[in-house]
Amino acid sequence: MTNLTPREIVSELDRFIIGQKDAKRAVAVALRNRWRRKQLSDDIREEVYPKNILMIGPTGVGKTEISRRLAKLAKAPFLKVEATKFTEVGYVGRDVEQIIRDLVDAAIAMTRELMREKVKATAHSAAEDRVIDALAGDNAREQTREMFRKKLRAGELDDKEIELEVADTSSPFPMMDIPGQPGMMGGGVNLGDIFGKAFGGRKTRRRMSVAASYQLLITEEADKLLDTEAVTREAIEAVEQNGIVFIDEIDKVCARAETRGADVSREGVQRDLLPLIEGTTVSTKHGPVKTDHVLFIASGAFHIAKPSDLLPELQGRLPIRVELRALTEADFVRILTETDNALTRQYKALMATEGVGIDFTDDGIRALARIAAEVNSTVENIGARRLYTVLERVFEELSFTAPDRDGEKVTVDATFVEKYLSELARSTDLSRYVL
Ligand SMILES: Nc1ncnc2c1ncn2[C@@H]1O[C@H](COP(=O)(O)OP(=O)(O)OP(=O)(O)O)[C@@H](O)[C@H]1O
Repeated sequence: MTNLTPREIVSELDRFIIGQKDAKRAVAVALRNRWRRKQLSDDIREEVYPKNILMIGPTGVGKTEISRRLAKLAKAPFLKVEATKFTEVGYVGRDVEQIIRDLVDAAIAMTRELMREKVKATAHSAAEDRVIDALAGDNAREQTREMFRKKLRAGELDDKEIELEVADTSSPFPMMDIPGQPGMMGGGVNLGDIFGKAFGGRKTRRRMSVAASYQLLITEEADKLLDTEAVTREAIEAVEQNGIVFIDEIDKVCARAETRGADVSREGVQRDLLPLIEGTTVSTKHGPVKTDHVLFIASGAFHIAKPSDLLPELQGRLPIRVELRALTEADFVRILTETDNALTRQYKALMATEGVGIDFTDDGIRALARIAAEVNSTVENIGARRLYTVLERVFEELSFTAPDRDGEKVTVDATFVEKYLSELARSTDLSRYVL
């Protein structure tokens, strides 16, 4: 749980997402409200439900990114699903509950990772002992072990090969659904889990370098220290109190189309989603999970259907509406230069691993942004995702030849960009396929 103020949350989001102020403010308030709720006395706390959010805006403008970054900031379990998934053939109403089961799985992975960090120091020394056992043998004298320990810590033995007995994580048992078992649907039961535990887990011997063995052993030792039940308990608590579910393409289940064949009616999907959003208890293989305080962020372009076409009950459950605007050429320039994870930074870092220095000039960046905006307007507007295809194309040749160009400096200016892109961008037909 973060105690950042809304202003601080927005400024954290600003590091990764350009513009979209309203959406950032809305999610920042939603997160702060959770903190506020935590401060309340028990009786009133249970009464305060999250105000879910409806994000309206074209594709690729930051809807998912804002939600994902928010979850990361809050260390909250996060899951993204497409509402249309539930209209596919073979889906039945109850399947929406799978959303919560998947969220629990995500939370368990996240919680385990966080708790692993806490037991890392202890796990580290246990892992070190196992490596020394492998190097020196079980019956080695203490002096010999200390000698190995010193060398090990100095990194002198990193490349040495050792053979270790480690847990076998590959399961010979298939995932099986137990028919008629509530709460197991789609989740399946891993027989390996059951038998693995019953028989104390299978072991396998593997050869690897000392350096490579470390991470594996630390994870294994940390897992031994982690109490599975405590992890599950904390994970479920995290889902119930902090979980965030992002439901994309909610507008696509708006049109009140009739059921055809095995296709579930779209309105049906809304009806199925409703209890989850209103608050229900979902049974999972880890136990029951209440969804009352999970934050739902629904999103859609709403080009054809309007939010008022959603079921009234659903509209009521998504009281906060925010619009995200289409991105412009000027936004692209900022996305390429100002964000912490800017693509220009990524390519620079990637090429640096090959010893190739990359320098982006201002006119180079402007050319990239202009071409991305042009292709978006002529072919299809896919928002900032266009920058990925454009940059990949510009760097294609360099990416391939970089290993032979160690020590070179490359300046990405307007001429460089034009050389690889101008012809493509001018031909709508071509760019339809390549960009
Ligand atoms: N405003 C923005 N600032 C920086 N990067 C952005 C912005 N909008 C989108 N991006 C980048 O573009 C990619 C796609 O964005 P995102 O997944 O948020 O799209 P979306 O709006 O959720 O669309 P969809 O509804 O189709 O999923 C992400 O990698 C994201 O980093």
